[in-house]
Amino acid sequence: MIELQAIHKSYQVNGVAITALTDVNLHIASGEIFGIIGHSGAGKSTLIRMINFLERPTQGKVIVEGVDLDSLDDEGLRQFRQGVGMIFQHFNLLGSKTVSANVAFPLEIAGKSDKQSIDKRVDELLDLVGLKRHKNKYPRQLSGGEKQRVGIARALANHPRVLLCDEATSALDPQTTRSILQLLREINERLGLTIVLITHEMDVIRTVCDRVAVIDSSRIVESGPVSQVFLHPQHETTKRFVQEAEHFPAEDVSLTLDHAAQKTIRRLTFLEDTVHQPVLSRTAREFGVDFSILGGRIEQIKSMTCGQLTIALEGDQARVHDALAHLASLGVTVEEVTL
Ligand SMILES: Nc1ncnc2c1ncn2[C@@H]1O[C@H](COP(=O)(O)OP(=O)(O)OP(=O)(O)O)[C@@H](O)[C@H]1O
Repeated sequence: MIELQAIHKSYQVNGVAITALTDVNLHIASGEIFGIIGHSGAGKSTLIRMINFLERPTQGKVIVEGVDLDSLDDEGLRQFRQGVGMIFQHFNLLGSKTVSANVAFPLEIAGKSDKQSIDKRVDELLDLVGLKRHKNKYPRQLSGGEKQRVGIARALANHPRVLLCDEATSALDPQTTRSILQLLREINERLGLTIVLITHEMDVIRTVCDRVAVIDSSRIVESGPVSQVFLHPQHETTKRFVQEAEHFPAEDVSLTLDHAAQKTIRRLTFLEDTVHQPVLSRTAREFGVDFSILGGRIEQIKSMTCGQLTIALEGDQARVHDALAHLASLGVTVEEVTL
């Protein structure tokens, strides 16, 4: 649905080129929640703003639903942007207008003038975001979470197919962040809307996204399904983001290294069915091997529970090998641990 092909973006500042994006290639599928995570200055805002052509690439193509955005004239781009809603970190509401008037605004901009149908659509949207009783208030009378709900209602006014979220929860406390992320999930499921979000928090990615791209110094350094990237991070930047997001950090395996000498150390990842079954103890019994647990954690990724255990196996080497192969055949991911 959204294709970024070989994107390069640089800004000219006082005659000096500042590179914001280098050779970015991304494919975002229809109906998914796609997250882009990176530190400050990595290029996230530039990247998300490419998708509605608020920023144009210096090189490369942006193709949305088969349309090369560069081929659109001003009117074509205006119409295209009506199909792409956007929400912002600081909400960007009009302070002089009520909640209702803020939500009605994009409908009026799109040329709708029938007051009755505008009012009906505004009511529908305020109902969707749970703000009906605040319709006559002004933004200054709302909490941060409520303001973002107005932002979401406004962004959805013209039935967009894509919603872009620019650090939409960064100004909110953890509990309000959870409620806004929950709302985004509901909207994604109920309306089938494609959502692209940028954030610097792995927790946001883990809670709502299906897939993620990690951006570092203008380049995408890693991407894939959230469970894959979160549980098996490859790039140093990704590893640091994951560490920051671990609620129960894995025990420092090196502390127990002395005890583990001469043993086979592996990290096991349990997903889906294998989380709920005693696969490890059964395998140990069946193959006649012993294991001790060096570290472990349980994580929630979107609606999936995942477990990871680092274990040291003892026993005959051939049996250890067969036991690990058996675990792998049951769907457990088995990785070597380099200490
Ligand atoms: N309009 C601009 N003019 C000049 N340089 C810019 C402009 N916008 C962004 N940059 C530069 O491009 C690089 C990427 O910036 P960008 O805002 O995309 O990063 P970011 O990951 O969104 O950071 P943050 O989270 O701090 O907003 C930075 O070096 C930034 O200084």
